[in-house]
Amino acid sequence: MKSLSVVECSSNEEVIVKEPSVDGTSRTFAFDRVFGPNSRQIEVYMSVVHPVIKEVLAGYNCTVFAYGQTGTGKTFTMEGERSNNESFTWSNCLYGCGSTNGVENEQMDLKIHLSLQRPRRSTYGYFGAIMQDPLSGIIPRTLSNLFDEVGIQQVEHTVRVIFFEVYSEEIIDLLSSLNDKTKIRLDEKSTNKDAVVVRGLKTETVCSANEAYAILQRGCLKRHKASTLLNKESSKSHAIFSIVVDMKEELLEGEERQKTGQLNLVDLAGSENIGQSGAMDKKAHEAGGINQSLLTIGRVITALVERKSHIPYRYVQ
Ligand SMILES: Nc1ncnc2c1ncn2[C@@H]1O[C@H](COP(=O)(O)OP(=O)(O)OP(=O)(O)O)[C@@H](O)[C@H]1O
Repeated sequence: MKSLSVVECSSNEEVIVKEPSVDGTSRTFAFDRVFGPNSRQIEVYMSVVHPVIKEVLAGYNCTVFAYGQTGTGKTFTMEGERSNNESFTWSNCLYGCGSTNGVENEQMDLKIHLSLQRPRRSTYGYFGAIMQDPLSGIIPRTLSNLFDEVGIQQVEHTVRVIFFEVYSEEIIDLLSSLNDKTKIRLDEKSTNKDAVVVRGLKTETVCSANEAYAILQRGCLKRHKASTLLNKESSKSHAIFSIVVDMKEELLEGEERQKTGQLNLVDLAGSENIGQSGAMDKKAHEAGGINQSLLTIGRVITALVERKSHIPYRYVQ
């Protein structure tokens, strides 16, 4: 069926939405950055997340969310996929290297050089196979970039990862052993004015991007997913992959300072029009819960941005 596109990305910062039913009517929305339908994973990564790595290594806590309607590509953007092309098989690609600066990296998706030498050092580090696979999403790219960056800066560091999901109001540790869906409840003590702390999650210390990626994949297998009319593998939970970097900084005169940066990479469940997704009974109830929690997170973000004295972390049903 031929469908009409009602959305036009008129620039990098503007989207025009046309109303096909009303002749000539259109509305323009402004954004910090717009990625059109032909945008590639690497463009999204370089523009949105690459600048954040610097902040994390300076000891800040940062969060990147994927938020949107079901089937619009949140999981594709955050996790990405793996190319079938053998050139991108990571085990073959451990020594893969490509062009070495931001501009040239735009070309890297298309042109891959495999070499048995170690990747070349560059402005942004050693872009390995993870960066070169055009389908790699934000999380693998972040891991690759982060390990490159600590290597270049020669910072003494420890990297830990945590991976959990929020499904039907429960927190499930995705890193506990495969068949054991460890449920963790948030208690009053876990919430303070500035942050919600989830206690008792398994933390894995990782020494390389590949090791961390294997953990990501293991956790993804445990995520709650279901097939709907709009997405055959629709995520039914909000997933949070956190990377914690402990660093030791050498100061002048032999002094040392510890600092910790954290990056939370969040793939939210999609909002769903129950009529369109075909959800019924338990699935309809589940979709209602997801919509409610997305509404709540929107309210929390608005309250934080407006610096309200009360942040509605807890909603009353
Ligand atoms: N930019 C893209 N290029 C190619 N395929 C894409 C792209 N974005 C999404 N897809 C494909 O569209 C389908 C739905 O994407 P995805 O599962 O990422 O959506 P989602 O927003 O996470 O959905 P949900 O909220 O239901 O979990 C997947 O098969 C994915 O491979």
